[in-house]
Amino acid sequence: MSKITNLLLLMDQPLLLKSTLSILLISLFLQQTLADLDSDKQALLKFAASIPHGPKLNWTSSTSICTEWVGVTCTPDGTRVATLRLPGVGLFGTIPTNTLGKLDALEVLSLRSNRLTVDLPPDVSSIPSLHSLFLQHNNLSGVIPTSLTSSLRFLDLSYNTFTGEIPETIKNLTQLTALYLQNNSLSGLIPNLGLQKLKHLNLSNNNLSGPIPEALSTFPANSFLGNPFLCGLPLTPCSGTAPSPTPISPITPPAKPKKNFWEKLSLGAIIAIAAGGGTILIILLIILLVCLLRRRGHNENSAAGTDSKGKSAAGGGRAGRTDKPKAEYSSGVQEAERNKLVFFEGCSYNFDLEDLLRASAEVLGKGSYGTTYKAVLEDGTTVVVKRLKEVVVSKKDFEQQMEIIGRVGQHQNVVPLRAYYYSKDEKLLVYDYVANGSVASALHGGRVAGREPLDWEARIKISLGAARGIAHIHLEGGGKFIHGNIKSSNMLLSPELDALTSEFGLAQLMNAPMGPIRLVGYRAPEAIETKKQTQKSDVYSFGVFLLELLTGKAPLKSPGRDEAVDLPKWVHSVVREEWTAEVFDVDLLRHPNIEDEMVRMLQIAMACVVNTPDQRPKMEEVIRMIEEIRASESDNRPSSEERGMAESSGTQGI
Ligand SMILES: Nc1ncnc2c1ncn2[C@@H]1O[C@H](COP(=O)(O)OP(=O)(O)OP(=O)(O)O)[C@@H](O)[C@H]1O
Repeated sequence: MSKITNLLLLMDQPLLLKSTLSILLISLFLQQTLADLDSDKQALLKFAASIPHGPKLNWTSSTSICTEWVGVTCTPDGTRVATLRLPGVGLFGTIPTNTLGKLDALEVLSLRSNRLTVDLPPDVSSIPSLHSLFLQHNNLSGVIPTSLTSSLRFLDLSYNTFTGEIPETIKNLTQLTALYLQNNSLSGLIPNLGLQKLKHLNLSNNNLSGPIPEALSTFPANSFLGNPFLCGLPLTPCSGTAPSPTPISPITPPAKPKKNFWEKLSLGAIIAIAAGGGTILIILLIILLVCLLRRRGHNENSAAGTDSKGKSAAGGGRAGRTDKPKAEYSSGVQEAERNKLVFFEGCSYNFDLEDLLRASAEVLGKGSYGTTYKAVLEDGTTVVVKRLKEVVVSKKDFEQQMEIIGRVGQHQNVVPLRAYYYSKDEKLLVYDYVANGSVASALHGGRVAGREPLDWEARIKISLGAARGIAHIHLEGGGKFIHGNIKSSNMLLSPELDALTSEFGLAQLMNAPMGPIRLVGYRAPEAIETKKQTQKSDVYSFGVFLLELLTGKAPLKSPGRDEAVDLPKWVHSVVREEWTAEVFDVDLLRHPNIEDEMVRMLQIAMACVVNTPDQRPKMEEVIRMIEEIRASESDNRPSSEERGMAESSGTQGI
C-alpha cells in the first residue's frame, strides 16, 4: 500500500525527481528481495550445521542457493526458497527449531526417509505457505502438532512413532487432499473430518479405536485396517459392546491360555532348543549379511553406470531401501540431477524424481516416440511416464516446447503434461494416468470382460471431445502449433466417455518431425510428401479418426491384424455410388434411427480428408458441425430412458 502511495505522489514531482525516486524504490525493493533470499540461506545453513547428515548436502555460503544447492528450488522470480526436498540424505536427530520454520515462502518440504527423531517442531508445521509436508519413514515421536498450517494440501507423517490422538485441528485443513498417518502409534477416536477435498486417507496400523466417522466411511477398508478397536463402515459394524476408546475403561485383555507350550517343557529341553535356535539364527544372520553385501555391490555398479539400459526392473535404489523394483526409465537419470523433475504450475502431484525412479513400472506400450510406462509410486499415486527416444533438439528448445505443451494441456479434453525431466541420456514426460484406456482399445480391443461396444451417443460425444481438444491445441499453441500425432490410441477416455487427447507437440522434438512411418494411415498425403505437418494435416488425421469411429475399422496395422485399411480410400470406394450403410460399423447398425446422423458425420469426416489442405475445414467448424448433429440427435430421437429395455443391451459405454 505504501509503495502505491509513494508512486502516486511521484506523479506530481518534476521528472528528474520522479526518476531518482523510482530508482530508489526499485533498489529498495531489490535490496529487500536479496535480504529475503539471504535470510532463507542463513536459515538453511543453520539447519545443516545443527543436524548430522550424509555427504549429499553440498550447501555452502559461497554457492548459489537457487541453482546449486541440492534439494532446493526457488520461486520463479528467484527471490525465495519455494521447495526443500531432502529425502534419504542421512539427516539424523532432531529437526532444529528456528531454522526451517523461518522459510516463510516454503511450499513443499520433504524430509522423508531419514532418521529424524523426537517431535516435529510447531514452527515447521505452521509455515504459512506450506502445502505439502512429507516426513514419512523417520523416527519422529511425540504428538502431532496442533498448529498445522491451513494451506496444507498433502500431509504424510506415516511410518513414524507419533503417539497421542489425531489432533482435532486437522478438521481446519480445508485444502487437504491427502492425509497419510499409517504405521504410527496414534490412539483415541478419529475426529470427524468433514474435509471436502480429501481424496486419499490412510490411518491403518495405529491404535485408533471407536467408530469410524460417517464422513470417512466411503474410504476403502485398507485406510483403517490394523486398528483392532476401530469399527463401523467400511470395517465391520460397531456392536453395542464395542470397547470404549477412552483410557477410563481400559479394554480387557483376552484371557490367557491355562498353560502355554513353553511352560509344558522341561528346563533341559528349553536349553537345548535355545542353543539350536541360536545356531540357526547365527547362520541366518551370516546369509543375510552376505546377501546385503552382494546387493550393495550391485547397486554401486548400477550407480557407476555399469547397469545396462533396457533391463526390465533392476534392484532397488538407496541403501536401506532396496525392497522396491527400480523403474527401467531410471537408468539414464544422472545422480546429480535427481531433483530436477520440472513440474508445471497447478499440478497437485507431490513426488520428486526419487519417488518416480523408485515406482513400480509396467510397460503400457512402445510407441513411435518411445516407451510408455504406468508407474505406481509408493504412496499409490499412479502416473504415466513416457521415455522419449531420439530427441534431437537442444535442451533450450526442448524446454520451450515443454513450456507450450504444459500450458496448452490445461483443457478438459486434453491429457495434461504434469512434469518432465531432461538430461543428456534421458528424457521423461509425466502425464496423468487415464484408467479407462484409449478409444483404440474400446473400438478394437475385443470384448474384454464387462465392456460393450461404444454406442452411437458415445461415439458422437468422443468425436466432439476430441475435436474440442484439438481445436484448443491449435488455438492456444499460438497459431501454428500442431498436435502431430492424432490417432485413436492417443485419444483416451474419461469414465464419462469424454475424449482426452494426448501426446501432442512431440513430433517437433524428434528425429523425423513428420512422425513415424507406421502412422501413415492417419497421415495427410501432403504431409507424407513434404515431410511437414500443419494444422490442416491434423484435420486430415482427425477425419481418419472419425472414419474409424464410424466404420469400426483400424487405419493402422495392429497385432493380430493382417492389414491396415486406407480408410479414406476404402470409404470413397464404397460410397461412390450412393451413401450406403455398408460403411458403418455393424455394432452401430443395431441402433434404430441413427442413419441420418451417421451419414452427416461421414460427410464431416470426408470433408476433413479431402486431398487439398485448404479445402479442409478448421477444427472450430468441425466442432460446430458435430454440435449440430448432437442437437438434432436430442430433437429427433427418443432419449436413452425412453428407449428403455429395447436397447438396453447396446447402449452402455465402456
Ligand atoms: N496417460 C495415459 N493413460 C493411460 N494410458 C495411456 C496414457 N498414455 C498412453 N497410454 C496408452 O499406452 C499405450 C502406449 O502408448 P504409446 O504412446 O507409447 O504408444 P502409441 O500410442 O501406440 O504410439 P505413439 O507413441 O505414436 O503415440 C497406448 O495404448 C496408449 O493408449
